[in-house]
Amino acid sequence: MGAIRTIGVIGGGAWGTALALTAARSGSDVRLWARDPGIVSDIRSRRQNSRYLPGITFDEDLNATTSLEDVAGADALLLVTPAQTTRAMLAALKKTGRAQGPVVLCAKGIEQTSGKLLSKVLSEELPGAEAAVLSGPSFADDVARGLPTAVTVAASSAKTALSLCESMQSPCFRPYASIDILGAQIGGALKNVLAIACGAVVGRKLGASAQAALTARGFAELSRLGTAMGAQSETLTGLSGLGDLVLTCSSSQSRNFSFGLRLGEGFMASELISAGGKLAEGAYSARVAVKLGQKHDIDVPICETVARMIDEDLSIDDALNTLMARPLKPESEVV
Ligand SMILES: NC(=O)C1=CN([C@@H]2O[C@H](COP(=O)(O)OP(=O)(O)OC[C@H]3O[C@@H](n4cnc5c(N)ncnc54)[C@H](OP(=O)(O)O)[C@@H]3O)[C@@H](O)[C@H]2O)C=CC1
Ligand SMILES: O=C(CO)COP(=O)(O)O
Repeated sequence: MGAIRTIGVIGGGAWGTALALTAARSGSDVRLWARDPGIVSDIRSRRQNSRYLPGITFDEDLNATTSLEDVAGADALLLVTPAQTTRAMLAALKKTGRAQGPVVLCAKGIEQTSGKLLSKVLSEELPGAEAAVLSGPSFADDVARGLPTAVTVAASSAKTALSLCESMQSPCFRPYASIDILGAQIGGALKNVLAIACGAVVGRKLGASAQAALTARGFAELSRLGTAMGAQSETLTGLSGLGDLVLTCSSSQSRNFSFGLRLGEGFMASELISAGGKLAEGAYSARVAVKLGQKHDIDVPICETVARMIDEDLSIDDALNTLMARPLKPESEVV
């Protein structure tokens, strides 16, 4: 893989726009695809994405388009639409016949219908395309504003990971290269589920001690399942695992945490979901995480409880009782 000069970003939401800005700041030639002509025109004429990044005017002139053909032939593609749209977007990309470079998966989720990681979906829809993953503690708003951020960029080969890092890095954005695409995906998907649990604890005003306990026990779940699925422990304790878990479990800037906050305040998941609102990927990943736990014989009680809050409208008080009533057990396998 040679130097990456052109980057195509697919997805005109908060994260797609923030990553397009990041690549532009790095000096890469960027094209941003959004399906909504209104967003494209907002970006081109006002240097804003006022729907998804309100209040931010960009210094950079982004080349936005509604034509997938215009972005598909770039040296590398960042796929930044919600996880459940990945397969359809890849099929649309394939149709252009132009995709050639690595595809960087930036969504944090697992395909709900199949339980497959997005790299597997990529290998099925665009066989031959090199998979990469960008993940880590990084709110789109912070990144778009140029606040300092560090992420993991994993690819199947170290060479590709390093080339991608070079094409994205800037004084305010520091990517770390990795070859663990599995671990980077698992951390990003599971932390969203665990953040819903933490938000619920805060919404119910259960205290900072409970929030810290849940974050630590959540990390134990993420580590156990991640390890069983083949992730490297350094990835799980790194930016895309523990780093993102800590961020998302502690900030109401997170949409997953905020979704949980509302559950803790007494709203039912079915009410929140039918009202629409901001994307909370964890709501789609919770049940899938439980199924993966069963498949790998790993206990994931917090994910299970979040899945029940979402699928069965289990209340926060019943959720808490379920978790606290579990039989005592050693904190780790070494006891
Ligand atoms: N926001 C953040 O801070 C971060 C987000 N991520 C991850 O990035 C992914 C995207 O999140 P984010 O950008 O924030 O989400 P947003 O809700 O801000 O934007 C979603 C974007 O995807 C588009 N979209 C939705 N459905 C489809 C579809 N079927 N086909 C094509 N485009 C579609 C939307 O288009 P339209 O407006 O037309 O509906 C919109 O442009 C998520 O997996 C998230 O977890 C990762 C790190 C940080
Ligand atoms: O992944 C994120 C930060 O790293 C964004 O989290 P939310 O999707 O919960 O807003």
